[in-house]
Amino acid sequence: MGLVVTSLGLRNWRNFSERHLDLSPTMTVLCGSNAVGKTNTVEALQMLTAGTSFRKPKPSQLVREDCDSARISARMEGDGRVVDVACVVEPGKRRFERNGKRCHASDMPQTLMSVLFNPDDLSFVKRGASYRRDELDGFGRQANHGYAKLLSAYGRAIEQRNRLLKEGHPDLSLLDAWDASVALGGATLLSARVRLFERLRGHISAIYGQISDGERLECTYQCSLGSDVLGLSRDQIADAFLSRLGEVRGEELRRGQTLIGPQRDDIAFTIDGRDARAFGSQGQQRSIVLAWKMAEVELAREVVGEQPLLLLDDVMSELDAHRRASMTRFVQSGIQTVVTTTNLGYFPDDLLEGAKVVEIGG
Ligand SMILES: Nc1ncnc2c1ncn2[C@@H]1O[C@H](COP(=O)(O)OP(=O)(O)OP(=O)(O)O)[C@@H](O)[C@H]1O
Repeated sequence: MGLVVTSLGLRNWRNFSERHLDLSPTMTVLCGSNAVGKTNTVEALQMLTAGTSFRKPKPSQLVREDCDSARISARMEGDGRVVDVACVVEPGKRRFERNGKRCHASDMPQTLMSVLFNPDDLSFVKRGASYRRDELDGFGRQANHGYAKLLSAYGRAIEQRNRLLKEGHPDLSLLDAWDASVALGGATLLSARVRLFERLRGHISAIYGQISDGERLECTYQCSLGSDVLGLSRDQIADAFLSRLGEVRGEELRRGQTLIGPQRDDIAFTIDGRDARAFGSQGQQRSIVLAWKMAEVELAREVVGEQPLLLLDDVMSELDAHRRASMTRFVQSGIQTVVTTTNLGYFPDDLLEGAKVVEIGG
């Protein structure tokens, strides 16, 4: 079964001074009025598992007003193991610990991964491409430590190259060197990303078919280097990338930024052959993201052999009865889930029967 979170401690975290919660190994419902700290609790769980927060906060925002530092901690248990994880937030920095030893944020998912679903995700299909890329990369970062390294190395290379492009008359031999580095780093990241995407999309389409009673969803990776590079080896992609950089150099110098590469790619969806962004109903678009999140859970089981922690922040109220029932069936398959709500009425009785309900702000 793998690890589950059995308890969570929050000290000077966001609006909490001191709070301890025991979690169910199956489903915990965090219930309370608006602005009592439900999302802040989910955010702490995400920080202790994914090593990041979906809100992308500055450290100072995580510390309770008028306090110097915050500490969140969780105990994880399962398969005869006990693991204690913690995150200490101080001005300008965050520090992670596993069993009392310092570790890096990107090490946290190696203990337990998480999949978070919140109301912002419901516009996943319609939002900008970076939102879909971030979702895929966020999952890859958790599932594979090497993926996290590739992402940050490539991000740094693009940042440096863009800085150089912004200079009025950059040193062209330096730009050549950055081109080579960006092409190789980009090709390595692209190969890893597309491999991950290929594994995920099979699950997404299958789950979508079940939610929608047989509609056919296709997910396509749209590569800014052209779709023909996707079947190539890493070295061939790097060569193609380098030669495309040569072609667009004039334009990039004019615009002061890198115009091609994995940082400009997108993911598109069609339902029964029609573009879901342009033609999909709101319900169909929501089913896509629901299927995507469930697919992440399935793939996490496959890749790391353990169930991730599923965090559902206020999404039940946003789903219609049909999609809520799909989510309920999925949650009942035994995955540890923490879900927030202002109203227990959104949950069917049989789901609440086995759940632990924790009042937040009571
Ligand atoms: N660093 C901080 N110090 C003090 N309070 C904070 C800090 N960060 C956030 N808060 C407060 O925490 C409160 C609870 O926020 P949270 O997003 O968790 O609410 P919620 O219970 O999920 O509400 P809703 O049901 O409306 O989504 C907010 O009023 C917010 O202003």
